Amino acid sequence: METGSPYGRMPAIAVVLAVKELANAKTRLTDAVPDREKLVLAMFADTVDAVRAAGVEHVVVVSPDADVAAWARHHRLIHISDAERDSSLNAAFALGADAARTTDRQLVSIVLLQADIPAVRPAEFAAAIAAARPYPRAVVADRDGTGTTMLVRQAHITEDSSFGPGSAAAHRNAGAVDLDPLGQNWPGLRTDVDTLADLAAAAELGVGEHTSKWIQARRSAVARARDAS
Ligand SMILES: Nc1nc2c(ncn2[C@@H]2O[C@H](COP(=O)(O)OP(=O)(O)OP(=O)(O)O)[C@@H](O)[C@H]2O)c(=O)[nH]1
Ligand SMILES: C=C(OP(=O)(O)O)C(=O)O
Repeated sequence: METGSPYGRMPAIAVVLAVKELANAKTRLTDAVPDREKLVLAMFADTVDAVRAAGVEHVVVVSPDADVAAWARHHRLIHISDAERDSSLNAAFALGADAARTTDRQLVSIVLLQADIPAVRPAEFAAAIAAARPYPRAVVADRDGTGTTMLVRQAHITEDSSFGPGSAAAHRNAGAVDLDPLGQNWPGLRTDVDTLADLAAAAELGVGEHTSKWIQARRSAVARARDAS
């Protein structure tokens, strides 16, 4: 059957991503790069593109931001706003997971995925999903091993996630199996971008087309910022 993805379809999976109001996002990059908001949107777009290229049908985006919402609607994603709430990343993920359960009662797994992993490859994502399949909860840590880029849980699990500082250990303590404890696999999936060094690491791996265009257009400004840091 033609599925449009070499990885087949992932009908029983929903992926939830959360993005802050763009004006408040990636504040650690404020002095380091121009057009930070466009970078956040580009990294989000590349992350979504990889997930969809891996065959995921249900993508839920939780964001209070109008530009993120417009992008999500244009690409036929499910969009939920957490604008009027006392929000946090974990609350946003809980909201998105609820929406995913409502959308498809047959869901097997819900994937909470960071929206700032522009070097993730569809093949890495698909391999991590396959590796997670035997477990009720599974985690992929970020490249320094302390944070989480992906938490996969069986769809009926509704407990709060523990994203934030030290989240990889917190998710392991909550029963998630670490899918890559030595950090040997899936470098793109593990490289979330919060700093200029992260952006350089992602660029080295090869980022998706949106982030690549952003970098091309601002190459000299980014290089100057790197030299100054
Ligand atoms: N929808 C939503 N997304 C959030 C919220 N808090 C954080 N996020 C998103 O979750 C991811 C990680 O967030 P943080 O590490 O707290 O912040 P950041 O914007 O990445 O970076 P800094 O401002 O430099 O801390 C980013 O994709 C954020 O946009 C929230 O309250 N609501
Ligand atoms: C929220 C997290 O990461 P960061 O702050 O690096 O985006 C996390 O790793 O749980």
